[in-house]
Amino acid sequence: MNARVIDGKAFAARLTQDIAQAAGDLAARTGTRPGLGVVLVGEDAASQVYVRTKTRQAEACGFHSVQADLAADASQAEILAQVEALNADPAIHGILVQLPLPKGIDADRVTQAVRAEKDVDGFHYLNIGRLGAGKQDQAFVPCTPAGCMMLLRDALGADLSGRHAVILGRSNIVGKPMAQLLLAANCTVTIAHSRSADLPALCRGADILVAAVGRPELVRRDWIKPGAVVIDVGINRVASGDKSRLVGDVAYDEAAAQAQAITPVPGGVGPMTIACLLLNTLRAAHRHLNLPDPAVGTGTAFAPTTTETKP
Ligand SMILES: Nc1nc2c(c(=O)[nH]1)N[C@@H](CN(C=O)c1ccc(C(=O)N[C@@H](CCC(=O)O)C(=O)O)cc1)CN2
Ligand SMILES: [Mg+2]
Repeated sequence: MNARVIDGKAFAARLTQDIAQAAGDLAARTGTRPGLGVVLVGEDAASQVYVRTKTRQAEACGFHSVQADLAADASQAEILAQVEALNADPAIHGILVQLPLPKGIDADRVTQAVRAEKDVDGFHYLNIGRLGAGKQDQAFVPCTPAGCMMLLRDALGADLSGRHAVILGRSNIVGKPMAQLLLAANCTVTIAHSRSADLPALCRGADILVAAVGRPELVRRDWIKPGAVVIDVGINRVASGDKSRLVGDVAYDEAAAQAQAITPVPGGVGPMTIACLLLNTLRAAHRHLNLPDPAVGTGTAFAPTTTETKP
C-alpha cells in the first residue's frame, strides 16, 4: 500500500482563509474584531517561533492581537498579573500562555488563571469538564486534538463510528482530549502509554492510530494495521549529520507502506494546531457577543457526526 499523504498545511491554509472571511464579516456586522492575547515567558527558540506564527496569522486574519513577552526569570506573580490584565481587557476574547513555562513556575496555576470564556487553548478545568461531559459545543477544545479530528474526517469521511482508535500518549494537551473527541465520534477508544504492555500489539488493533508521545520514530511498520489512518502528533528534532531534522513519533516511510493515509512531519498536525487556535478565538468573540458560533470549520470536510449519548 502507498498511503495518501494528509496535507495538514494545505488544510490549515484553507481553514485560515475561511476564518479570515468570517472575521471580516463579524467586524462589518458588529464593529468587533476577534482579539487574541499571547503570553510568552522566556526564550525557548521553538516557543518563540510558534508564538510569532500565531500572532502573525491572527493579524493576517484581521484579528486584533497583543503579545506579552516576559523574561525567563519572571515570577509567578508577574505572569499571573499579565494574565489578569488580558482577562480584564474587553478587546481580548482569547488568551493563551505558551507552554512549556520555565522551571519553578506552576503551569497549572497559570493556565487555570485564564478565564474559561477566554481559554482558547481549552486547558481550563471548566472546558476540560465540558468536553468530558459530551458538551464540546459549549467548550473550547484543545487545538491539536481539534485539528487531528478535522484531518481524520478529511481522510475517512464525517462518520467515524465503530472504528477502533488507539492513542499513544495520555497528556492533558493531546492524549486525553483526543480520547474524548474520538469517543464523542462513537469510536472505540484505547489509550496506550509508557506503562502499557505490548504497545506494538495494541497499535496493530487500530483503524485510527494517533501517536503523541514525543519519542522519535517509535512506531514502526509492524505496529500498523494495513489500511489504518495514522495521525502523527510528534515533533522531534533529531541530529542528522552536522544538521538537525524534524521527525514525528512514527517512522514515516515504514508506516506509509502500510497505512491508508498518514500525516507528515512537518506539514501535518502542526499547522492545524495554529488554525484551530484562530478558530477558537473567532468562536470566543462570537460567544462574547452572544452570537451563535460561526459556520466555519463545519463544512463537509470539517463536519462532526452527531454524538451518541447512550452508554
Ligand atoms: N499554550 C500552548 N502551548 C503549546 C501548544 C499549544 O497548543 N498551546 N502546542 C505545542 C506547540 N505549538 C503551539 O503552541 C505548535 C507546535 C508545532 C507547530 C507546527 O506548525 N509545527 C511545524 C514544524 C515547525 C518546525 O519547523 O519546528 C509542523 O509540524 O509542520 C505549531 C504549533 C506546545 N506548546
Ligand atoms: Mg506536523
